[in-house]
Amino acid sequence: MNQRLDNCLAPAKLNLFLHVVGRRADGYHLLQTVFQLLDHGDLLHFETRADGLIRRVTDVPGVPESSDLIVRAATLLRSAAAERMDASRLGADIAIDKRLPMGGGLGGGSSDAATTLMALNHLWQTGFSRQELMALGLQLGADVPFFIFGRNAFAEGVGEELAPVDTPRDWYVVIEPGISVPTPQIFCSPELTRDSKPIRITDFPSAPRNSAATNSRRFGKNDLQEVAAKLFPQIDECITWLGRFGDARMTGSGACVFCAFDDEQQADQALQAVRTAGRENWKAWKASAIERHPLSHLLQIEH
Ligand SMILES: C[C@](O)(CO)[C@H](O)COP(=O)(O)OP(=O)(O)OC[C@H]1O[C@@H](n2ccc(N)nc2=O)[C@H](O)[C@@H]1O
Ligand SMILES: Nc1ncnc2c1ncn2[C@@H]1O[C@H](COP(=O)(O)OP(=O)(O)OP(=O)(O)O)[C@@H](O)[C@H]1O
Repeated sequence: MNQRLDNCLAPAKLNLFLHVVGRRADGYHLLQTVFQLLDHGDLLHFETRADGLIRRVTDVPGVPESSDLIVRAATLLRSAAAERMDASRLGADIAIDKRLPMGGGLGGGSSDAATTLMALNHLWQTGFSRQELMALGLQLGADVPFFIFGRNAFAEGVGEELAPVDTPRDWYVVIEPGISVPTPQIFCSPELTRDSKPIRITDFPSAPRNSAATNSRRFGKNDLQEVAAKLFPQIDECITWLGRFGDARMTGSGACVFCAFDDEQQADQALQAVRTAGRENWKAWKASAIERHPLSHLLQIEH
């Protein structure tokens, strides 16, 4: 019988800071960042099929079905499983409520891929461990292993070396400036800072709320922000605007900009102000920090 798993969240992430500390021989950049999970994201719905077909049953404008990271993740999982079992009949219909913008720096595509790997590993009973799924996920994108890791993390390498980190239970207001930033364009800029001084994980003020929360908000910077804001003045405008409420920053390679708040009420006030700012292209929302990925329990093997 077909099995279902509905309303699976593919949460957004924020990069609370992002330092570029070097470059690999293959051109990829070495980063240091803290990834923060949010309680807002895409929603995915899975139903298994016994005929070996993997289908995305929702249209996603701009992303053909075969190149969608959801379909690529499902196909990759089945290929890996085929080395251990007869996987030829493993199939699924996957529907998605796409809420995260593409090229937003919120990791939407990567999170969709991670949710797909975790949900189908469970439904298909393919039995991969968290570590194995993270290794598979890395083939799809640099941020995928983080979402499977399932906890807020200090990340190094290209984002695949992960260590758990405590972060404040802040609320965030996020502005989508209405543009999509191509990640490679930011990384290939000659003006990009590539030699930030490496930090140690213990340098990050990972403290519970009300103690070092303010410090952790102001810790480090996003090295990609200067380049992105120069190429896309809309980002600069959001940072200046949201900056009246605190230390507003860009996430990932942009375009989204965020600011942290102590509680939901303060976030609501800022959100109200953004919505009455009269910027037609902006879309703003609030979200709460979460500690764990909501699908983390589907994986048996813990860190
Ligand atoms: C900047 C971050 O958002 C931080 O979370 C991510 O590392 C970006 O991850 P992503 O969007 O999944 O990016 P990928 O699809 O892996 O890479 C897109 C392109 O960006 C450049 N790239 C990406 C990540 C990285 N550490 N160094 C790079 O130089 C490469 O040219 C790569 O071809
Ligand atoms: N399911 C998917 N959702 C979003 N984008 C997808 C998906 N599948 C493939 N893509 C492609 O991946 C590109 C990057 O989308 P994504 O939402 O991951 O960007 P992002 O938020 O900038 O990510 P990051 O923070 O990792 O840089 C899109 O422009 C799109 O072409």
